Amino acid sequence: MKHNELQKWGWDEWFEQDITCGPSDSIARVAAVDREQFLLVDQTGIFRGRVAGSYRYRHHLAHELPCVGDWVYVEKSPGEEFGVVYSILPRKTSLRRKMAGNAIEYQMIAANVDVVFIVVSCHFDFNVNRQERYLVMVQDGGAEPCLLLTKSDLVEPAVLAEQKAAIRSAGITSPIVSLSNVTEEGLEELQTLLSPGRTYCFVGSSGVGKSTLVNRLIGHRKLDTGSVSGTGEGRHTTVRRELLRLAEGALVIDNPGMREFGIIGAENGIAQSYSDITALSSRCRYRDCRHTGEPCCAVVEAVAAGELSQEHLDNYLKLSEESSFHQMSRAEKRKKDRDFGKHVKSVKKNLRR
Ligand SMILES: Nc1nc2c(ncn2[C@@H]2O[C@H](COP(=O)(O)OP(=O)(O)OP(=O)(O)O)[C@@H](O)[C@H]2O)c(=O)[nH]1
Ligand SMILES: [Zn+2]
Repeated sequence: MKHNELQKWGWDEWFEQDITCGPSDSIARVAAVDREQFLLVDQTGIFRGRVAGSYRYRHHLAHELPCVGDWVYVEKSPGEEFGVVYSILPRKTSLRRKMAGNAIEYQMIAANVDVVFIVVSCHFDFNVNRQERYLVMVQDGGAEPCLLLTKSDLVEPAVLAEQKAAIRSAGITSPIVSLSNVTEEGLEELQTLLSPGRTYCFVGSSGVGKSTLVNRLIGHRKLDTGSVSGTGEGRHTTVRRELLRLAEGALVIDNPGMREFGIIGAENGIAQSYSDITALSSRCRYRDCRHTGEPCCAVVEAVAAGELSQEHLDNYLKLSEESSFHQMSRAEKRKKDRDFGKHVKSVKKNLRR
């Protein structure tokens, strides 16, 4: 692997295979974004950056701009305060939301997250439908989901066991860890899931205990540790760093977007969370059967025979309705990904004299 020195910030073979730059190009990871300004990290440390004007000129969609977790090509002249970002490396995974009323644009919440912890409280927040929605979004972006049931100190063990059973009977197969920030039960188990050089984040509704958990993982350091102050473009700003490195080497992305992570179109994710239904549909009479009353529908028959829960099917139908709405944008995106390599080359040729 060529960029070993970046491994501590999450670099791996996957990024290596897409590399289109020469040995003199420098690569950094985005640690935070604040409007026009970026915090970047590489083997030399943390520094500020901004996107090259020519890149902005060519990229108008929100998700085409770098977000926290992205790997970027950057040029930094000696003695310069700012690095100039002139392109983004392909994303391994995306955590993103549809923009309201916009078919082709996404709001990126984070890029290149390996594992997303879906945090739900087993006390007030427990709701399997909502968990399924989160799962679909996470899997659609390519990351691995893991469910965290927090505040286990507030319910009886029997209730907790029932909740876990409810998750499994909804067909959810992701790992589940229950934990309490009060009794510390389950925290060790969570620690064992965190590997050095892998990137993690925590999503979930307000009040489920995400901040408490993240603060604990980073060892009670204040969350703004590592921010860099300085004067840029005539403004004096402090940017809070969102990509953090734990003592054991695991990387955690923590930003306000994790709280707003709602539902978006997600065909791939649906296929994974509802693999039982997708498997059955191959036996429906019509290839494009929507399982809403068509004749000889294997899915509806399975529900009638008690082999599939009606609730699970209802959730599936609700989600696929929402996401078929966004199909066009996914096709668009796939094409974009294919063109990306060619594109990087041409952009760079134009940029460098
Ligand atoms: N009983 C109990 N309370 C907890 C636990 N974890 C967190 N809390 C409490 O729950 C409340 C919300 O916790 P936060 O960590 O702020 O939750 P959050 O998910 O970050 O919420 P937002 O910042 O609004 O997104 C706080 O009063 C915490 O002290 C737990 O394991 N058990
Ligand atoms: Zn069918």
